[in-house]
Amino acid sequence: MPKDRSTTTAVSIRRRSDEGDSVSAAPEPSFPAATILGYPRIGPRRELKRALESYWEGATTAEELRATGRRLREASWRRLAALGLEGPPSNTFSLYDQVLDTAVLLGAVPERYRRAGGPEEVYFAMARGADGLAPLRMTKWFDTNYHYIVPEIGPDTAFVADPAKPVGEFREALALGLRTRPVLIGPITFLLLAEAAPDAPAGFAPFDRLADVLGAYEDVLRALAAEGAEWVQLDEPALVADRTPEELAATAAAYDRLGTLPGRPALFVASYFGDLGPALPVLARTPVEAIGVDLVRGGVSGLAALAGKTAVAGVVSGRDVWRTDPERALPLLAAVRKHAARVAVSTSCSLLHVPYDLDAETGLDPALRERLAFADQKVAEVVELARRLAGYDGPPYQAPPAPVETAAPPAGAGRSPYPVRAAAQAAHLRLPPLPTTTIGSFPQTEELRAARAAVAAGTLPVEEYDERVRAEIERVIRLQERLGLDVLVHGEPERNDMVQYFAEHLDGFAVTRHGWVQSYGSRCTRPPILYGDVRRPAPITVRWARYAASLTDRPVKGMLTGPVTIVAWSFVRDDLPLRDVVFQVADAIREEVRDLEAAGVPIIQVDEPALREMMPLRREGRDAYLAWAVAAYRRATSGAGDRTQIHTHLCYSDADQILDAIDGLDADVTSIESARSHGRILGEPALRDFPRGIGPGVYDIHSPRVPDEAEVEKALRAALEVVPPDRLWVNPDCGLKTRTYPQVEASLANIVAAARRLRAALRPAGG
Ligand SMILES: Nc1nc2c(c(=O)[nH]1)N[C@@H](CNc1ccc(C(=O)N[C@@H](CCC(=O)N[C@@H](CCC(=O)N[C@@H](CCC(=O)O)C(=O)O)C(=O)O)C(=O)O)cc1)CN2
Ligand code: MET
Ligand SMILES: [Zn+2]
Repeated sequence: MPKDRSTTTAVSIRRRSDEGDSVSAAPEPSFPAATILGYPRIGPRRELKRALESYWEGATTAEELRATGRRLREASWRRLAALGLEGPPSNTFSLYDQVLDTAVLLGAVPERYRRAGGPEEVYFAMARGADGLAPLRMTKWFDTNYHYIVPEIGPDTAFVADPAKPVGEFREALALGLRTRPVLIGPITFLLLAEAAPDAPAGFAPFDRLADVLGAYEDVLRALAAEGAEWVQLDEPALVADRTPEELAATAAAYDRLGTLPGRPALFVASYFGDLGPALPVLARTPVEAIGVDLVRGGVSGLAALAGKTAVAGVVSGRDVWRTDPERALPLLAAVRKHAARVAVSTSCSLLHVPYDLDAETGLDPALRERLAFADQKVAEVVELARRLAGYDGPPYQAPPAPVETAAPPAGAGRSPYPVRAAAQAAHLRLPPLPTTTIGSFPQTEELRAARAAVAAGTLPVEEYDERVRAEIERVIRLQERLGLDVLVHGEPERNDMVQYFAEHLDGFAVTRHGWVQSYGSRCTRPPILYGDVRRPAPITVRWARYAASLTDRPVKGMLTGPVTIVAWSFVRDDLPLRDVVFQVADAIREEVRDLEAAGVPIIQVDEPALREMMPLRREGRDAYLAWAVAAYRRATSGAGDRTQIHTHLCYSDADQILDAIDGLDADVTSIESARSHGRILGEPALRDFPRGIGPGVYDIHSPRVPDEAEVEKALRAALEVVPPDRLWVNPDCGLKTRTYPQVEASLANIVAAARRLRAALRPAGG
């Protein structure tokens, strides 16, 4: 697309380092007084989700998908402009994930995906797999419920810049009369989040390739400057975690190099999700013009290092839905202004993690609503704060008092030691070795989702909905009986989501209708709002568990979400220590466990997939967190008698980092994601000695791919090397709700067959 150069006069406006040398520096292009680090992209009514899923089904073309993307970007930029935001960010849109986009931008596409077809096919093959091609690994984005695709880098990865996406989006906005600030993941974070290619030699780390990747970044920066980009934002959230002296030195070298690139745009390095700590002075000594600091999570000490720089002060939280108190934000901003050359008001991180617009929520209690701000309200807040800061001369900033530490609540009365429980459970349950089970959810059908929506709209009576849920439970029970599973589940058909469902049945929570937040790809959640004291007014799951059990002679396990996960995946009140909130939820779950047990449910699974996610990003504070998180879990589960078997499930958790905590949960059986990390977890010494039941997931449920029997058997044989057969469970990686029934039937048939074959092989000859 040829473009008129006269619209990009700013190409010549160039800023370079402050060190006075003979070349007189061009003036720094002005940075907007108010900005945001990023904006949601799934669409206010999840338009992108719909477009993606219809493209994946083959119902629409790649061109139609691209057109939806263009419409959504245009709508977002117009919306931001209407809210008063100048110089908005661009390249914050993504068809799937911004880390995957960065890999493509830098040419880091593993060879095996290149033959998948056109650009969209290659891209989605990496994200979701394709015929015979497993997808790249997916894991949590820092301490959020967003998941990114893990780039694979080897010694031979050829970094070749392909700036088409950021350039194209910059041009789109320019055509609307908006000069945007392209946003890229920075080189340090990109490489630290990547993993070594499978064929890389031992000892190789993606970070070793920093010098090479910088060449590609230089090409991207040059291309953006040529388009007329005055500022480029480089996101470096990895710098808020503990970094080695070598990594910090490499950071300095990287930004010295990018900072001295001739003809470059002005550089804004954004940090978020915590305090830069020692990385702040390191960045400040490089020629980058602007540095973004998260002042919601990070402190103000050390901000003197910002002297001479533009400080982009993140005072409006991108991680919660509470309104910003200007009486706190303005003194803070004024304090930053004292240190820095200029200050811009910003969000603490991208607004990707909050819903679009509070105005779409008409059903909220007005008293609660008054305290809330979603993305658009937060945009208005940064604009308003910038306006007020200009003339602000109020009282000096005072750090808020440190929260008062209360004594940790007790974990609850203990159960007997594991061997005693295990014997009682074995006598009661009479399960074969290598028992087969699933993680809880079965496919959520269109019909059930539509029925739930109809109940909400008042067009379907609840009784009729309940009848459909019962029919679905019966279908799931019959299917599992037919497949020959040993421990059955009811399939969770009554749940819209494993967290929202509990929030809807607990006091102290509000839920939204349209408050969607992207979790990965096309998948979203509506995080509940935990605003008050949590209480369980009545049993939540008991009637469904009881109904499922009434349909079969086999054991049915009850299914609950753990207290840490319920809190991690909600927006949480900030007037109580997090630990105390988690314990309130733990008490509610404890009551539910007791009621399930009293109803005769012999096995109860309490999921904690977010256990690792909530862990502090820096080592400091991790032990304390894990101690109370584990105590809360035990409080939730320790009311059960010895004969009741407690299961837990963890996923996306890099479980190897928290094995001691998993052990501390003291669950009788732990199922854990392992397929997407290729069974690596089994090699862990602590797992080798794991003293209780364990079910390392034998296949990846996130891909439509059906595992064959031989591959499941191979995984089980590997597991049997380190786990005795009476403690090894056979199960998929995670719940099946995102799959279809044909995929689930085929996969489960294969895992049952593999388990039976191995079981037969274990039997003593002639037995
Ligand atoms: N909260 C949470 N976090 C999690 C997970 C999780 O299960 N829950 N799992 C891990 C992976 N993350 C995931 C996040 C979302 C989904 C997921 O499947 N989400 C569904 C939505 C689930 C939901 O809330 N469904 C509702 C609403 C469904 C809906 O779209 N309704 C329509 C109307 C229905 C119709 O007419 O078809 C509408 O509102 O427009 C329901 O079933 O009731 C989706 O994006 O498609 C899966 C995994 C980690 N984090
Ligand atoms: C993200 S963990 C999911 C656990 C839940 N029981 C399910 O099967 O869906
Ligand atoms: Zn899971």
